Amino acid sequence: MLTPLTLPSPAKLNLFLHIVGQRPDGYHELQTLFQFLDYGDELTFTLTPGDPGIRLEAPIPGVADEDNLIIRAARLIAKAADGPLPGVVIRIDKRLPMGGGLGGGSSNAATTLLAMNYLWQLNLSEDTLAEMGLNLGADVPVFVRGRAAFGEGVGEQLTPANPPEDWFLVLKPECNINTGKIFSEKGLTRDTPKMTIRPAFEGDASRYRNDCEDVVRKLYPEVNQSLDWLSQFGPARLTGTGACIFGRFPTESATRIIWESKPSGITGFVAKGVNISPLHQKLAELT
Ligand SMILES: C[C@@](CO)(OP(=O)(O)O)[C@H](O)COP(=O)(O)OP(=O)(O)OC[C@H]1O[C@@H](n2ccc(N)nc2=O)[C@H](O)[C@@H]1O
Ligand SMILES: Nc1ncnc2c1ncn2[C@@H]1O[C@H](COP(=O)(O)OP(=O)(O)O)[C@@H](O)[C@H]1O
Repeated sequence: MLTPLTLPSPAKLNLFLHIVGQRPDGYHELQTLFQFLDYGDELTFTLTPGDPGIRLEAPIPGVADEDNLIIRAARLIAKAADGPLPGVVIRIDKRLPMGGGLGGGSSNAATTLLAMNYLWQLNLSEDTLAEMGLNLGADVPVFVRGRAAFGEGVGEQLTPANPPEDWFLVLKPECNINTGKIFSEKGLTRDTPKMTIRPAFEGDASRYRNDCEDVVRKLYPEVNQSLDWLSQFGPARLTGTGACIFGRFPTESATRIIWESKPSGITGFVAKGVNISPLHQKLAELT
């Protein structure tokens, strides 16, 4: 067995998320600002030269291995190889809540694409990997590229951005939200005017918001209550289609004081916003 490679698989936040239209195929056109957090899952890849399979050390409860974005990503990139490849065993240390709007599954897929490109020495370009990733999910390309970005289209048209690297308190209300359900809600705002100037950050809460928030607040009282609680300390917002919400603060100590006072029973974490993905920071140390 070869030396295992452990890589981060960070979370993303949608600092704002506007729905600016709908495509003929029903998919919603977005304008969003992505930033990474220095917090996430960790994946460990071990090549198994004697065994050609792609396997998980242990499944994620509730996700069949066939559907797991890690397995799907490894199989997809393996198709780009000319000849036989050594197998791989992948261990997942999951910290990100699933279906939380933090992009955990998409991030796992991107980490797998970059890890296997490196370990299998496939030398595929970032553009090729981002294109491959888009077949797995709309959020995969931003994780492949690893730079905070203004996203358009379904989030795959990316322009690098530089929002302030503040501290975030992220809370996970006790509910799971299905992205498809939110996008199919009748009451969803789908006609926010398209911005023509790309905003570098999302300071003004009256101009930038998450268009899913009203619908999610109505359907999920847990999210509504958590947003009301966090709003006492400053602007609080939903990420993606939820269920996670976040507040931003200038220092770690201020963030931790608010974290300590959170209502009992609610989970979450404190993390720093970063404009270069921790995955890319780690990969840069390897090469
Ligand atoms: C909303 C965002 C924002 O970053 O994040 P999450 O809340 O999932 O983290 C993403 O655009 C999530 O994109 P993606 O990860 O591809 O969504 P999926 O769960 O595959 O989408 C489930 C379903 O939602 C609908 N959908 C999704 C994305 C989109 N732009 N328009 C849509 O209408 C489609 O019906 C799709 O079949
Ligand atoms: N490796 C994975 N990690 C998390 N979720 C996965 C993974 N593979 C497939 N999924 C599926 O993707 C869904 C969305 O998960 P996730 O990306 O964590 O949330 P979100 O898109 O809300 O940010 C999960 O409910 C799960 O069924």
